[in-house]
Amino acid sequence: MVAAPPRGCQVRLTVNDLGVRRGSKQVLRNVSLDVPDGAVLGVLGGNGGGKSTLLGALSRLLPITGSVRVGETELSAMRREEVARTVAHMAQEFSADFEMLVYDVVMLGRTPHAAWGTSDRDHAVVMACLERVGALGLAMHSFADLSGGERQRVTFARILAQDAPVLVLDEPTNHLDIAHQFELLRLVRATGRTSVIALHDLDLAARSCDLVAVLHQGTRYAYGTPSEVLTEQTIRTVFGVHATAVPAPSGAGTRLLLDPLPRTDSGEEPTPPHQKETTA
Ligand SMILES: Nc1ncnc2c1ncn2[C@@H]1O[C@H](COP(=O)(O)OP(=O)(O)OP(=O)(O)O)[C@@H](O)[C@H]1O
Repeated sequence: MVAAPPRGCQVRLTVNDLGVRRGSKQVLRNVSLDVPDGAVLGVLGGNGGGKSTLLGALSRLLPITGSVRVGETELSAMRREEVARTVAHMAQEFSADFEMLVYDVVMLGRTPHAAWGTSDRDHAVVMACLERVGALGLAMHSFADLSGGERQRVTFARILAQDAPVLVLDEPTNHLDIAHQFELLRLVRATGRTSVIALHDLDLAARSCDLVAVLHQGTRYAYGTPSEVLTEQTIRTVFGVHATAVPAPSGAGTRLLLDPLPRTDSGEEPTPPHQKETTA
């Protein structure tokens, strides 16, 4: 039996030469990443760039070629429950087409730890996680009746309740107002867990992540610190917009100002680069 890393500890995430095929399409190839203990990695890229696919591969939700290691352990060598105790995966949308109390939704996060029924500790963890995301008052509400942003925060509480050393979050700031976006990313960092987060907001990624990986045409186009990666050239090539880095008003770091590219001489709109997708 392969031992999963102890719960709550920080671990290094290593991805080597990852490839993922979905249907007839090779969605990702040759992706390598090295996320140190406790680092926050932002995954960026245009629509269809492969962000959700990468996150699914890191959570063993999709078949892969290459390897994903958590600490010294190959993810493919773990038993299913060990994967769930090691990697907490927050999908882009959590279906609300059923009646369930918020408390019970968060309790689902305890499933990988459950022996028989739920314990006092499970209850304490659920309440603490709801409190951390500012949703304690929603505990006895129906999940289906919540707003999109409230659902997102409750879903994040479920991920925290899973108590896994690696967090894999697919656009967790969807539906959140700007204050809650900052707060959620602050909470992620406060967990001290090794985290991989798909984001669309380049400036938020630059502010909140230690490392960023940019996916483009099925490969890792750029990887490094935000200031190394989020250059004017990369942003133009991958996202088809113009970026200007300006000093932050606080004096700490820079902010990205984004503008559409000017029309071409012929008056045509520039084609967003992800619509020129060539991956076969
Ligand atoms: N189940 C599937 N079967 C076949 N192809 C798929 C499947 N799911 C996704 N794809 C394709 O894989 C590619 C990458 O999709 P993915 O959802 O990973 O991109 P993304 O970067 O998360 O996109 P977005 O920013 O729009 O959420 C797309 O071309 C998509 O059409």
